[in-house]
Amino acid sequence: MTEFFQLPPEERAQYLTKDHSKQVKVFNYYQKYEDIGKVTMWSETFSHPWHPTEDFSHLLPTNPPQYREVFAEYARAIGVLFDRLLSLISRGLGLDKDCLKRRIGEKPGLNTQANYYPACPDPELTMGMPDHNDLGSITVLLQLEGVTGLQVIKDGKWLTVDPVPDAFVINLADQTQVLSNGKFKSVGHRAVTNKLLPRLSLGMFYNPNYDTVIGPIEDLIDEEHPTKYRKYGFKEYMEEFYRQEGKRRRVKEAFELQR
Ligand SMILES: O=C(O)CCC(=O)C(=O)O
Ligand SMILES: [Fe+2]
Repeated sequence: MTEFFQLPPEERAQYLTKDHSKQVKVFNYYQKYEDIGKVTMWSETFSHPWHPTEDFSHLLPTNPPQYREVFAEYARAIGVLFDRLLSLISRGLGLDKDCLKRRIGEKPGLNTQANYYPACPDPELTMGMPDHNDLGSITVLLQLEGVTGLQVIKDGKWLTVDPVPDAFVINLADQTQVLSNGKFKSVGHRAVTNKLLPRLSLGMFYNPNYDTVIGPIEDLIDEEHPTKYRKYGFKEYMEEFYRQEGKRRRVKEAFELQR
């Protein structure tokens, strides 16, 4: 991935688009975000599916020449890791080990996003990626070693998550919060820019498909834990996501039940 972002910009420009529906795409967080102050986005993102390989691998770059092969191997290994993580999280909720995977459903939306943040002479004026929550189930994030940038918010404070060699960061995302009826929290996070070094991160996402209905798992609901979210189709969730474009999104909040 590092080599992909070292290619001349003209080479990557063939993938540049603002069309969300493209499978393989390069884009920038070019939008002005209203509520994070006077900062400019400072990143370039390359995104495409990671499974099932045969559906999209012919669209992936042929430069760097080893890209398709190396990516396919990585995706296979991360697929195994996702299965393990989803079953551990299910068991952590006191559920059957297949429960979360089953609820996220058939034909999940499996996408990857590589984020490249060039070194920035004045990091105060820029943001790599604005404050957000991932919207799927969980995210497996790999950070380039030796360059900090990722921060998570806890009790209103930003905490830096330094890269640990040979380790992934696992983000709990919105659908896990809803399915767990709020027992597990989706993490708010952002990426800041670095004055001296370019940074790269690679996220692998595991989302429901548009037809899947999501809502708190019935076994987690009782008198003491009344249902916190209404049921929705994931398509509706994504429509709400796009509706909130350009500001700090609060997507799952739109599906909270008032009491
Ligand atoms: O660059 C990072 O560490 C954050 C990336 C991220 O949050 C994302 O791709 O959703
Ligand atoms: Fe994220």
